[in-house]
Amino acid sequence: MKLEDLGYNRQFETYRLEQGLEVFEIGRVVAEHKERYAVNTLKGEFEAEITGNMRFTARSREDFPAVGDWVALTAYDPDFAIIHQILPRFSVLKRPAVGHFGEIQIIATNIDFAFVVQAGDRDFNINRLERYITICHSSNVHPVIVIGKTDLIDDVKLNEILRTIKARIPNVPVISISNETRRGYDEITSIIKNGKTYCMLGSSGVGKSTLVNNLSGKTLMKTETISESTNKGRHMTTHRELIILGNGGILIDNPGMREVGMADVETGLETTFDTIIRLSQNCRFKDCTHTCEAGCEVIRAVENGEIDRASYGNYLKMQKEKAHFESTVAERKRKDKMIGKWVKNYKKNVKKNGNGYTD
Ligand SMILES: Nc1nc2c(ncn2[C@@H]2O[C@H](COP(=O)(O)OP(=O)(O)OP(=O)(O)O)[C@@H](O)[C@H]2O)c(=O)[nH]1
Ligand SMILES: [Zn+2]
Repeated sequence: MKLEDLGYNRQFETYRLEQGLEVFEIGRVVAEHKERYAVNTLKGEFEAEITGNMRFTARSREDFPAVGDWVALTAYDPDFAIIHQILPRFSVLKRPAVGHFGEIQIIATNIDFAFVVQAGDRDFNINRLERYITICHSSNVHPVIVIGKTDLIDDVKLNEILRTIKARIPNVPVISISNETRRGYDEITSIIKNGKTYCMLGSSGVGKSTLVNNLSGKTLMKTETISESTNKGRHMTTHRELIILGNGGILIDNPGMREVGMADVETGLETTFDTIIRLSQNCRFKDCTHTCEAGCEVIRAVENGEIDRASYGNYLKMQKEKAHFESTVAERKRKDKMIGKWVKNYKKNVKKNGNGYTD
């Protein structure tokens, strides 16, 4: 294996030489879990932490490594290393951190292309598509639109979709595919190149996993657990989030990816549905959901045709998505906290009784 197979390129190498980083190992972060990183290097995979100095001087989340990063590190044990520096990223996929106002969460870095997948059936939504494309452009990731499940629609419907896209998003390549008939697979594979990094964006159920599995042609690393090292009390169990596709492309797939679409739901909704937002300020109730309330200005506007009924429906749907997303995040946080408590109790009991049980 060469570092280039993991996505290393001339820019990174130039930087490494300019900065005199020759004494370090170079590797790519393939997974992250609570400030522990799995890093792939020419010498194999290391579990790594950042230097105290890096942590001390970090001003924001962006100063910590993320999946996709190239880092300079020093190996200590056969499987443990310290990260000294993050090489400059050429692209960063991020979203506002939920519950931490003004903070951002990095989902992945150094991605060349994003396949933005929408199914041609019910899922197709030009506003949402536009939102994903905007995210790609602002992250410096090249988008490729993929219209999936074309086996479920006829050519008339497909052509209508393609026309809609051409009118609204004219400069992004579009590929129509089906995971059933494998239509469009040639086109997809011709875009995937050795040493380039890809990700899949799109709603749940549009066929992203099926596509990735078919492209890789084998069981993916995603489902594999990174070996746990328990020496010196270190312990890391996580899933690799960076996988090598059948034809040498690199795919980053992590839970954060699934949340990218929700990234700027608030601002997205505000720009797309500014009329609704503006009118809603005059609703009788402050917490009006604009679905059934008396004195709702939005419902009034839908009824008198001031607001398009379909766009109103889309607005409600996205609000629901957003509420669902927020409740999932809250639930996850609650669970993390609970597990944290258990671990703490367990440790306390170990100290007291020599075992983890409460007496
Ligand atoms: N008819 C048809 N069904 C498909 C196609 N691709 C995927 N499916 C089905 O759609 C469902 C969802 O597919 P997934 O690949 O799991 O979708 P996903 O986008 O990865 O969904 P998440 O994992 O939730 O993000 C599965 O039941 C697939 O069998 C397709 O091209 N045509
Ligand atoms: Zn209202």
